[in-house]
Amino acid sequence: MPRPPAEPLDLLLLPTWLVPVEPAGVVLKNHALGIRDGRIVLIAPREEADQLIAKETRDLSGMLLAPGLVNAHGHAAMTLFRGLADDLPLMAWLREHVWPAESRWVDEAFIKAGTELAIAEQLQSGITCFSDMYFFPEVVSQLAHKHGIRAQITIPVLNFPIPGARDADEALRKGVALFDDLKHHPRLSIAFGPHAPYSVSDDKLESIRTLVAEMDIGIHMHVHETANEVEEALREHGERPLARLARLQLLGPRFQAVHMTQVNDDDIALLVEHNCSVIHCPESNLKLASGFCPVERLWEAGVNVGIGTDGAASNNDLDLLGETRTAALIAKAVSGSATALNAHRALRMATLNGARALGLDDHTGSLEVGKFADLVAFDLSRLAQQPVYDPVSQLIYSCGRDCVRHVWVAGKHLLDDRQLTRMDEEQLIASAQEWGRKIGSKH
Ligand SMILES: CSC[C@H]1O[C@@H](n2cnc3c(O)ncnc32)[C@H](O)[C@@H]1O
Ligand SMILES: [Zn+2]
Repeated sequence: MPRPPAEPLDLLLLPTWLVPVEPAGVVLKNHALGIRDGRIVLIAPREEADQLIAKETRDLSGMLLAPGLVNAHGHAAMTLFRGLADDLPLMAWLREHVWPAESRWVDEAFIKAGTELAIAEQLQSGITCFSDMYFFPEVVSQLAHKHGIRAQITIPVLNFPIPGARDADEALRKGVALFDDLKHHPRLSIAFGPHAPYSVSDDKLESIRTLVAEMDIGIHMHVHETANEVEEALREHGERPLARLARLQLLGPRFQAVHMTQVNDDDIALLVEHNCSVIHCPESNLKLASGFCPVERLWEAGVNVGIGTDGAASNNDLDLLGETRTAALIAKAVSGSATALNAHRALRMATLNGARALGLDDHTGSLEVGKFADLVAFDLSRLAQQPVYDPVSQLIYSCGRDCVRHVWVAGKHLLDDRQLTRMDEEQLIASAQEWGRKIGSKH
């Protein structure tokens, strides 16, 4: 039996089920999880934890305690463009609707309102860590810091002027400064976010490669999102985009390839050789009819795959649990095998694999002693979840995000019984509606 820790715990959680994700496939019944100074310090059978002193104890009967979900790809402030341009293919959506709307509306105030809305929606959806690929990363950092969530914030790079940077060189300079400001932050990390192979030239990618070698940070990029992207690259340059990135020496363990709906054997060999991660965004890929990422083939090859919602303008929500269910269902259809991406593996993709893709798996993504207490409690006691044979199956196949009851990030209780503890929900709704009126009246 472990000796009681000398100091009292800050918080002792008593869920019916505890799913650590690591080790894989384990469900612990009637166990306790103890938190001190924002970190998990104990996971033990409930009887052993009974002797411990805790400043606060929470009974989570009927609930499943899991690692917080990791939304490994998104464009947070695009919440304000939710539903603005639906039912279109990627390039028409982007060139004819989204890019014009961004050049008209995106400024610091837009980023603040849209990102706060996204942080609140993500907390309500059980997400404790998100990756953001959008504009004014310094504003996003301030907001993620203020609201207590964990985030990877990427430096946007395109070959044309963007909100917040006149050109790619200015974006890179600002990105390096932001990295210097945040390098010791316990919850925020910086990565480069070159938009896509078709929108960033070789010289800019080479600058990123040089900076990454010095800074040891991630590269997060939309890659092989559609068949058209690959066909055009072959026609114009005689090379697949991923092969071009390999030639430019951008691929490596910190490379996060978002989408990858077009994958041949050579692509898989490159992903394996360079130990890259793939971020799967099934609902955006379905809605824009972009294609299907072959997650089962990637899994068999040993490629790490995380999950992302993409932006709310192509999804149209930031519901990672729903996204995970979609991922599990289409993996079966795409591979022709009902055993593909089972519920435990799907949960791992939405937590630890996402954390690994973002280079954060030492800190978050599983319930292990020493990691930050980034947690979500799902309520399995309601009518639509009965009866419970396998709680993880129930979570993936029958729960919606309305099952999310509590969220903690680094031990801080950010969602308490479905209520945001540090954000004003009514004010967020009013602000989003005001932006909606403004944007809608000109669209
Ligand atoms: C610096 S990246 C921000 C840029 O990306 C656009 N965007 C949003 N979703 C997608 C997607 O699925 N594929 C390609 N580009 C996308 C967003 O609107 C910003 O302009
Ligand atoms: Zn995207």
